[in-house]
Amino acid sequence: MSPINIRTLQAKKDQQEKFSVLTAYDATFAQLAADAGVDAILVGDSLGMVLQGQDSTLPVTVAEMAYHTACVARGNRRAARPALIMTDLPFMSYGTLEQALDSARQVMQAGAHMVKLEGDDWLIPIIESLGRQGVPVCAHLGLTPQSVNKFGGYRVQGREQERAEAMVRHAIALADAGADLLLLECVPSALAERITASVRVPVIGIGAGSATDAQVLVMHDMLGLNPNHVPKFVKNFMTDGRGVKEAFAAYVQEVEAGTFPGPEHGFNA
Ligand SMILES: Nc1nc(=O)c2c([nH]1)NC[C@@H]1CN(c3ccc(C(=O)N[C@@H](CCC(=O)O)C(=O)O)cc3)CN21
Ligand SMILES: CC(C)C(=O)C(=O)O
Ligand SMILES: [Mg+2]
Repeated sequence: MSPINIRTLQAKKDQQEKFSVLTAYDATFAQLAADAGVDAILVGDSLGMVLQGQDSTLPVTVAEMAYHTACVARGNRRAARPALIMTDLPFMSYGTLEQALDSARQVMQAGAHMVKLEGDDWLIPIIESLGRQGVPVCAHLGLTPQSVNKFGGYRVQGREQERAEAMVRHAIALADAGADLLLLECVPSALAERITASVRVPVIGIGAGSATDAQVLVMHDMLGLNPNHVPKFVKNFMTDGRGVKEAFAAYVQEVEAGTFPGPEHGFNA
C-alpha cells in the first residue's frame, strides 16, 4: 500500500471518513502503530514528559525531536503501510522565520513529512514561508502546552464567547495561510465542531469532542501507562486482555467508527 500523505488525509475529510493519529517516539512503536492502521504518527514534544520525566514540554530541544523522528522513520518504513510522520517543533524553536526554517530543516531531514507548530495568527508568515520551502504544517490551537506558563496550567481554552470567536477566526486564517492540518486541544466540543465545519482542511482533536475529522492521543495514555494525572479525554484501550497491537487496532477501529471519543471524554462550554 502507498504511504499516507497530506492528500490522503484531505481526501478522507472530503469523503467524511474519520482517521486516527497516535504519538510514537521510537521505531518499534511506530511500526506497530502504522501496521495497526494509524494514518499519522505524531512525534510529539510530549516526549519531554513521557520519556524524559520533565514537568512540561519546555525543556525539549530540536536535536531531541530530530533524534526521535529518525527512530520513528526507521520503524515506519518497515510497516506494510507507512504512516505520515508529523513532528512537533519544540518550545522557542520557531519564534522567527529564520529559526522556524532551520528547526523544520532538522526534523524534515531526520524523516518527518510535516511539522506541527503551536500558535494562532502570529504563525501566518511562518506557515507561508515553510510552505514555500516545501514543508507542510499543522497548526495547533486551543490548549498549547508550550504556553503552560502563560495559561497558568493545562486548562480548557475557548470557553468565553470572545475567545471562542477569536479561535474560529484564527483557525480560518491559518487554513487560508496554507496550514495543511489543524489540531485542537482541550476546547469545548461544540466549538471544535464549529471550527471543523468552517475550514476545508482536516482538523485533528484531543479533548475536543467527536466532531473533528481525526483524533490523537499520547500512546502511553491510551495504553493505560500514565502513572500521573490522567486527563479526562484519555481512554485506556489496553483492556480485555489485549496486547499493544490489539490496543492500537481497537483505537483505530473506534476512531474510524466514531465511537471514540464518547461524550464523557469531551468538555462543555
Ligand atoms: N501523557 C501526556 N498526555 C497528554 O495528552 C499530554 C502530555 N502528556 N504532555 C503534553 C500535553 C499536556 N496535556 C494536558 C495535560 C493535562 C490536561 C488536564 O489535566 N486537563 C484537565 C482539564 C482542566 C479544565 O477543565 O480546564 C482534565 O481534567 O483533563 C490536559 C492536557 C496534553 N499533552
Ligand atoms: C498532545 C499532542 C497533540 C502533542 O502535541 C504532543 O504529543 O506533544
Ligand atoms: Mg506537542
